[in-house]
Amino acid sequence: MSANDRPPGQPKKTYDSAFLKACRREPVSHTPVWFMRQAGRSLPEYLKVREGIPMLESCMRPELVTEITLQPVRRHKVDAAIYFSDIVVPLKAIGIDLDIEPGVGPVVAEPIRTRADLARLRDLTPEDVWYVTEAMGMLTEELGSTPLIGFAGAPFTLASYLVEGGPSRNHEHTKALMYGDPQLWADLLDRLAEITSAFLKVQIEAGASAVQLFDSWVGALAPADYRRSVMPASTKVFDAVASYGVPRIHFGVGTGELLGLMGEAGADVVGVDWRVPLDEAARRVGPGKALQGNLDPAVLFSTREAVETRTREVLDAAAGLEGHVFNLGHGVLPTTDPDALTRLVEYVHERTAK
Ligand SMILES: Cc1c2[nH]c(c1CCC(=O)O)Cc1[nH]c(c(CCC(=O)O)c1C)Cc1[nH]c(c(CCC(=O)O)c1C)Cc1[nH]c(c(C)c1CCC(=O)O)C2
Repeated sequence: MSANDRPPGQPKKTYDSAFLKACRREPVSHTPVWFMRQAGRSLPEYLKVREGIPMLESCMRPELVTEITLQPVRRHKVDAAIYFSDIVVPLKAIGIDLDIEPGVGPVVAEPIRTRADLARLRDLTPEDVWYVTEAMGMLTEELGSTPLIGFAGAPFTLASYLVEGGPSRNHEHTKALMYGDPQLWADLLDRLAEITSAFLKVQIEAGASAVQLFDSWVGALAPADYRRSVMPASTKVFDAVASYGVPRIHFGVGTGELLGLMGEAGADVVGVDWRVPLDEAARRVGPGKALQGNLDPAVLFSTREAVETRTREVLDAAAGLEGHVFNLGHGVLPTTDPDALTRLVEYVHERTAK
């Protein structure tokens, strides 16, 4: 099946949404908008329902996940919902001892650095993530024609947390393994590709109408290393879900030099951070792909006028694209004024209405 045929189980009203049309590079009634991290600490209603519940535990409660995922759709009228979870959830689900520490991020009790450690990365089954299937079932009912985006961490970014044991500025242990033991590295990424593929399949079968593969930290690599040591695993993930025919989005931060390769890895839509204008990004990615992005999330802390000026610049740079999904260049920052986000959605919709 090609990405242009309606996948079985996908309702027509969702299939015909502006978001999915833009991903498929079809004409749209307006430029669709959603935000990475649209569900989260910028919303007072999020802080309220999360009170006293640790992050990972909240990801395993289907009713809570459903409520949190819907919050930004109700408030901002965004064109797509992103499933509320975290990239480390499938690793937790296969028994890796890890936690998400507030203000820090994922922390892994025993890092994975040797061949013996690989045995801890067992296959993921749908039963391991039963709460995802349950929450997505409720969500697709509630969302009606608004598409639900599923997601996973890409093999490199997951490996970075597992090998470092937590967030890292320089990824030195990860790179040491990649440069120093290419075979162990390839086997680690291949294992993660299998887990990630299984996790995305669960989400698509539960009703996700698009998936985003977050390779947030891969911008730390040179293109030659990306091609040799990362791309095969990311391609394996994209290939594993290709037959479903749902758009596959690929995003990373600081990936200006990698945009072409990230498209080549198998994405239908390439996410761009704020460092490369979208017209230049389109030249780097080449034809046959839509782009997603790319307002600097920090612009939302500026004046209303500056937000509008910068948004017009993004839309102008996107004018010649085959398909454009408006987003920020990275996630919503936790102290962003939610009203600024609501106004931004309205502004993009008004400016691009046909
Ligand atoms: C690198 C990465 C992680 N998690 C994720 C990525 C890739 C996206 C990116 O590049 O930002 C993915 C993610 N994590 C979360 C979402 C929710 C869905 C959405 O976008 O609305 C998504 C898509 C919720 C979350 N994931 C996390 C929070 C904050 C925890 C909380 O609210 O208590 C949320 C809402 C925790 C987390 N988890 C991670 C980090 C760096 C943090 C922040 C740590 C902190 O500053 O407290 C790892």
